[in-house]
Amino acid sequence: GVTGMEEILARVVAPLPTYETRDKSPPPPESNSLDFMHFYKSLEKEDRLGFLTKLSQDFGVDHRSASELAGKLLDTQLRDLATILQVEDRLRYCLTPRYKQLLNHISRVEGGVKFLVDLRADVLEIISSKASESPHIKDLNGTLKSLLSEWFSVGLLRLERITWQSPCEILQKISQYEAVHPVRNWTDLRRRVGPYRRCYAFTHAAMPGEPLVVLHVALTEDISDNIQSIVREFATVDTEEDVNKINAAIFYSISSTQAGLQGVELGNYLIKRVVRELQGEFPHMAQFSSLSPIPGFSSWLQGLLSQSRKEGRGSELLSEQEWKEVEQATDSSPGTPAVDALRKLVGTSEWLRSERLCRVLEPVLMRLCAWYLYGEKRRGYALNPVANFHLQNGATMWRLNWRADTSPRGAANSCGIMVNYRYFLSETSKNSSLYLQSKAVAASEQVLGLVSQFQKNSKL
Ligand SMILES: CC(C)(COP(=O)(O)OP(=O)(O)O)[C@@H](O)C(=O)NCCC(N)=O
Repeated sequence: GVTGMEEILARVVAPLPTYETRDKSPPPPESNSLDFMHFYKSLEKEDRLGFLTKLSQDFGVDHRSASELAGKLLDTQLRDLATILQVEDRLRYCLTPRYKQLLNHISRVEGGVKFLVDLRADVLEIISSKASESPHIKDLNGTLKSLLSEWFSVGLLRLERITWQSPCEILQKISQYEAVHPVRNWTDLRRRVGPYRRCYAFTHAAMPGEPLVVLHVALTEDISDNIQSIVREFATVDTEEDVNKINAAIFYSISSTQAGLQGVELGNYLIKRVVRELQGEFPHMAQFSSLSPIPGFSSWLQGLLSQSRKEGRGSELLSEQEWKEVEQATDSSPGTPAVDALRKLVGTSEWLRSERLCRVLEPVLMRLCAWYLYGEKRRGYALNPVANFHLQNGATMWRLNWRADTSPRGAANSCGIMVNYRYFLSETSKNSSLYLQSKAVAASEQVLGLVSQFQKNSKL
């Protein structure tokens, strides 16, 4: 209950030592950390919000003394630098939330880091579900993120290559965590770590046996334009790799496994680290690219079509000729507006099996998809989360691929289209800062051509 919460917090969240004794006070007993972890884990999910609100509100920064010290800094009498630096250091110390010490102490007990990763996952869920708008909860998230970013910095992570010889429990986790192209069975899993494949994960000493982020790579002659050839059901099981057939590395799946490490940029670091690893193994390799899904394109398209129908502007998205072909191809009843025929069509995946429909729809869907990836924004950045991820890393939006994923999921999510985000190694850091600072999207001639076709057709 509430008293239990207040009792445990008052007991285990040691007060901040005074500035003078800050380096001389002994750490509190380890039992404080263990009791806190045990108490938190025993809480019902719905009680955690209350507990974390109390922790962040009543055991955070002492705002009064912080504002007093800040006031001193504004005092223009304060002239000599030594005094100013002294006051600044006091202010810096006083801005340390009281609970930050507890988090530091928890990180030193067995399983403490994993506990804090999961604690941040709870805090992120509270924030994203808008269960609380408390600025203190946001502050707690900031403190946790900065601690975790230090502990999970690249230098402290270990790169592990996963092979068929890896321990079963790791292979099982790789299969369980695969978020992009679900692993069907042992044969499928074996293929993903076998010849012409690489699977890498970052691990951390504080969380043994836990792959933090997993990257799947296909080693190919050219940059892949479809996923079937990588994860298709029945593949000829090669026994070894012919180096002459390996010129490109295709990142076809990446997944982070710890919700609490969101924002720590592990995926970006893993891609860069794996590129270096592969350059070491294949010095002549010069092509590095993703083969990425386009989650959300189909639903965005449905929204666009229904909105344009309502505003009677549907005709702008397709040319007269194209509408006519859609009507003929769908032999829709004479009364149905063509835009409804098109909506119904892309709502299913049958059309992918019809040569005629594919011929009619390819130019239309490809330019709509190019606009969705390149033109649609959220707060200035790419609306599509996968595009945003690779563009932040400095990749170039390089090639849209028609009929790249003909699985039901591929058809339903993105009309079967996939995209290569290509990593031109000498351009990634420039592209990344241009994207992050001025929201400029690095795109190839093919993509820009499709975008301009969209703009010509729809005068949007
Ligand atoms: C794409 C991923 C790996 C990016 O993770 P990361 O680099 O750590 O970014 P962030 O979470 O630090 O913003 C992550 O967002 C993820 O696992 N997404 C779901 C699966 C996918 N590949 O879209």
